[in-house]
Amino acid sequence: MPQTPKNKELVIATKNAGKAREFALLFEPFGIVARCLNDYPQIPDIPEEGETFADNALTKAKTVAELLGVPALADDSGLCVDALDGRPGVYSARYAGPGAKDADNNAKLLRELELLAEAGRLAVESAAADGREVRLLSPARFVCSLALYDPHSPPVQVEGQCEGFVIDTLIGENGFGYDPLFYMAEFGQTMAQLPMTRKNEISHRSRALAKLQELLRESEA
Ligand SMILES: O=c1nc[nH]c2c1ncn2[C@H]1C[C@H](O)[C@@H](COP(=O)(O)OP(=O)(O)OP(=O)(O)O)O1
Ligand SMILES: [Mg+2]
Repeated sequence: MPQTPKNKELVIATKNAGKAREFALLFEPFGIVARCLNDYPQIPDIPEEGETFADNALTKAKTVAELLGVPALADDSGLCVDALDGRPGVYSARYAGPGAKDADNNAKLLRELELLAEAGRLAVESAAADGREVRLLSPARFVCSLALYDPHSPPVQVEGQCEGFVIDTLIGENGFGYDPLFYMAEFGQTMAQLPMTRKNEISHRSRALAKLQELLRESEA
């Protein structure tokens, strides 16, 4: 990872506390302290108007790196649901409207999928989440695009994904965002049931970060 102002700190261009916690843990083994935008109140809200996760990640990283004059890493991520033709996708954070909270977005996602289920448009199967029966409403994937912007080098961009299903009920207390509705058959659990250490082994975010580290290693070799 590149050296940042206070050597061994990296600015993460995010205001999302859930992402910030995951990055802090992911960078800890490297002795890198991940600083998020809550540490830089002078940075204004950055509009996310791109058509792709990659566009938005680059905009966030570039804006913050140029304002602070140091490298910045940005994450643009979301949930792409097959039965909804990939929605909410880049609109995941504001699916239920501007300023939507995680609970609002989860409620809207359930509403949309239940409407399709009632219309007989979903092939719904059942599964067990820690012994509870749940309905698998649609295959879905989490996508995370990372952009590392160093004012003195070309940007580096990578993407990671994590496959699962949206289920019909919220389960689990960990994580953030859509985690309580995201079920992974291989674990028989939702993302919100996994401790953060476990989520960080399999998530779209950790997979993207592993790719970024690989690219940086190759470019240094
Ligand atoms: O691991 C995840 N587990 C559950 N939900 C997730 C995850 N990763 C992204 N998501 C959802 C949350 C939010 O609805 C949207 C991200 O939107 P996104 O614009 O990238 O982040 P944000 O606005 O919350 O913070 P910021 O832009 O300051 O980084 O996707
Ligand atoms: Mg955002």
